[in-house]
Amino acid sequence: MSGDRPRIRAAGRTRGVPEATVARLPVYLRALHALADTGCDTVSSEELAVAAGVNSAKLRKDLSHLGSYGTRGVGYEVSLLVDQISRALGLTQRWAVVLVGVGNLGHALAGYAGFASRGFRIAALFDADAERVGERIAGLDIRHIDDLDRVVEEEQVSIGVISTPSAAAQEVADRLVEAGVTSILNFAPCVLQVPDGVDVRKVDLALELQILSFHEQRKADIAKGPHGVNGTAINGTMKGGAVTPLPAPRVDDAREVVGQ
Ligand SMILES: NC(=O)c1ccc[n+]([C@@H]2O[C@H](COP(=O)([O-])OP(=O)(O)OC[C@H]3O[C@@H](n4cnc5c(N)ncnc54)[C@H](O)[C@@H]3O)[C@@H](O)[C@H]2O)c1
Repeated sequence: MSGDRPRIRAAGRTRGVPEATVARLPVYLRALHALADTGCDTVSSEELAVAAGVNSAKLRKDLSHLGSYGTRGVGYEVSLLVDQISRALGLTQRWAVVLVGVGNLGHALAGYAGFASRGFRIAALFDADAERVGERIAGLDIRHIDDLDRVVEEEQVSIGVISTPSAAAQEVADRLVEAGVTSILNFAPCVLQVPDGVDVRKVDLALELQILSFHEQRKADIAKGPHGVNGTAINGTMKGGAVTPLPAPRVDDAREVVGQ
């Protein structure tokens, strides 16, 4: 089924919007919702950039991809920008999602109210363990994975969430794709192989912690001074007596929408 999907993507861009911009749009949307909640009608690019934690030039460039330029001296109309970003993200329709693997993490995800409030409906929960089948969570009965094909078709599901152990994740991904799912959110710490036309996003909390560990190490090194405790350069190269720091990876640059 996925092979029939029209190709809309060229190197790092989806419908003309760079993937990095796509990854920031939900952040702008969240910031805009928070501003709207405080009664704010218009916002400058600088204010929105601060609220979203990006620089304002990048924000203006991102929004220009949606045809949104704001008004000089006024900024952006909050409700209009919410509409534009929601449309760009496809959030004007409610997407049906299936979750596979209802163990510790799956239970927490199944009960998370934040999916519904952001436009996603959990259509069904699946597990391979017969003992879990029939258990009710957040108004849904856990079903056996063998029902996946039927439910995906009946409920027109296009997004699948995998919260199984790594060893089962590829097999589950294959079954999701076979059933017709074309986007996968993978919580298992492994790389999935999927055909063209299927998008995979990976969530890995341990990986995020490792990036923070990198920054912690750097802060500790800087606190020790340029020559370290032994008088040798640490975590960088010596240049005329000063340390040239190695560039730190940015968390938001490390995430890729396609190909994980
Ligand atoms: N992304 C993160 O930040 C994060 C955080 C915690 C855990 N995890 C990962 O999430 C996954 C789940 O962790 P957990 O602690 O909930 O594990 P768990 O063992 O409690 O639950 C896994 C569930 O998957 C089911 N399952 C196994 N094979 C299956 C298959 N082929 N089809 C359908 N269901 C199947 C099991 O029956 C079980 O109910 C693991 O891969 C873990 O590493 C990720």
